[in-house]
Amino acid sequence: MKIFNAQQIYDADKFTIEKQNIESEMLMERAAVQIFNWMHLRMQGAPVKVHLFCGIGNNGGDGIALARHLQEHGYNIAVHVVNYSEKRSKDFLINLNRLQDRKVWPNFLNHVSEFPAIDKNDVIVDAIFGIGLNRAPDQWVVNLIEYLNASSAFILSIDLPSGLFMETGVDNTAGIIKANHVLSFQAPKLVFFLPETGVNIGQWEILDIGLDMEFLSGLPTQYELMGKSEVVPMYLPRNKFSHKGTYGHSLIIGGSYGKIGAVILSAKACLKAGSGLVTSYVPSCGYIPMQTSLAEAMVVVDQGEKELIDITFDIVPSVIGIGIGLGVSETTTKAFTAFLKHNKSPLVVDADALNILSKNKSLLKLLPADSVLTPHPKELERLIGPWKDDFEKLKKAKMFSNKYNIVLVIKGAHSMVIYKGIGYINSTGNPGMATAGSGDVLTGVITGLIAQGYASSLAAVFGVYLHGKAGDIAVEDCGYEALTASGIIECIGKAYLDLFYVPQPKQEKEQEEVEEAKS
Ligand SMILES: NC(=O)C1=CN([C@@H]2O[C@H](COP(=O)(O)OP(=O)(O)OC[C@H]3O[C@@H](n4cnc5c(N)ncnc54)[C@H](O)[C@@H]3O)[C@@H](O)[C@H]2O)[C@H](O)CC1
Ligand SMILES: [K+]
Repeated sequence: MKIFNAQQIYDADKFTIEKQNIESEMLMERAAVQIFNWMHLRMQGAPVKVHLFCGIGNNGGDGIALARHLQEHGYNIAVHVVNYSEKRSKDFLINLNRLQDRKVWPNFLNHVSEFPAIDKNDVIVDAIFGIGLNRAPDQWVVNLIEYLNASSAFILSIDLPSGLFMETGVDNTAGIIKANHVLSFQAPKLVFFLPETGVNIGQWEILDIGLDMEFLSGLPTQYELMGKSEVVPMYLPRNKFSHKGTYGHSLIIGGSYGKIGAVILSAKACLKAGSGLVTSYVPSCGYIPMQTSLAEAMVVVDQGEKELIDITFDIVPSVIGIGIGLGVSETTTKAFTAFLKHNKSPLVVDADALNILSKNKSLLKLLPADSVLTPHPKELERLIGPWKDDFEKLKKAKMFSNKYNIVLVIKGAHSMVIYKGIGYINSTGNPGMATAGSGDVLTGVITGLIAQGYASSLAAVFGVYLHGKAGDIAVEDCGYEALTASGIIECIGKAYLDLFYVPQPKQEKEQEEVEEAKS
């Protein structure tokens, strides 16, 4: 699913208005009706107090139009206009008049107003700012936002939580609504998925307000949300006459004394992702643990007993995953440097291999084109330097990926794959996956996909999706706390199966259950 910037949404509005020959307030009306339907379905006329806090732009206009529908259906509403500017939008005014025609008189708030009392059982509709916020709100509006956040009432934000910018970070996080639920128009917004701003969003849903789909799908975007429908076309089906050689030979290089487990996890995940053959390359202390815990993998040992000292082997792997459990000693750094100088295989680079690269930036140019790098935020910072906010982080990450011609996987709650200037945002995964070895599993999965013939950028996007889905499936049986890296590996197969699982329509399922009960 494409993620648009604010200008693209305004352009789509304009195009849609012309093509459908409608007035702009019609789009606002569609937005308000959709939100009303969403609320009405859940509230079923309950006499709960609904406070609507409406700005004076079109986001506020959505709130004012929603207030009319709620009032017409007998809801207990209080409308507060957050009068932060005199420049009221045309469609806001049209809807304000319509509301006043129905004898609903909003409470106009300004910098001297006392804020209305709010009970924790009330519902707040946040329609203060939408995608048009272009400077920090005035202090009294920040105070209001803090007041609403502190109320403990359920907050439903229209389009996005007020106070978030579409394309820059926020200096004063106190001025951002903490939304329990966000109803966003047509497509999710980038800020929903970034760690600094995503914390303001409990859940989000998309409402279709009928913007022209052809126009939207023709827009080039810098970000895409990768769900099942985006990744299924990447899947490479297996051929009946294939053999294990068809699906490549992965080499997992890593491990040091006390960290052989990381290589075991990675090699296991690589096999489970479908690599035809897997060999691990470890210091000699890793020989017995590898052989006893993973019968399917071959093992080649380094001359070093406790760490890698000279990475040489006589196999020709299709792809190499390197860095897990490696350590960053001087000896291993030398071995890794020498390896990079003669290596010809595609690479997936993780963990300590990333740390060695960060300390020796001149090595970056030795990476083969389209290598995959999988840093977590700290490793990323060591690679690209610190950033002021998530937007600057993404800018720097894109520059880094372009400069070295690599695929960058930024790991996190919504891992993002950066490739050729585009950010592919993952939609799977859960907080249970913040556990030891989870990253080693991801490296194994991506390596295993490249071995099978997936282009490295696709392997990264598809691998991150499968890894997250495996975690989502695993967590259903064990809960967040008990999820382990091995638990994720166990569900890689189910994550593949889920790609082609089509949920049965509810009615059909109910009918089947009735018939079963009868028989
Ligand atoms: N296609 C759609 O998604 C539609 C969305 N709709 C809704 O419209 C808003 C966007 O409306 P807009 O008027 O452009 O912006 P805002 O409501 O966010 O209003 C801000 C308004 O105020 C000015 N401004 C910006 N920052 C500040 C500030 N700190 N202090 C004071 N004033 C400020 C700015 O110039 C704007 O004029 C979108 O989010 C949806 O909710 C439409 O209803 C239908 C189509
Ligand atoms: K809002």
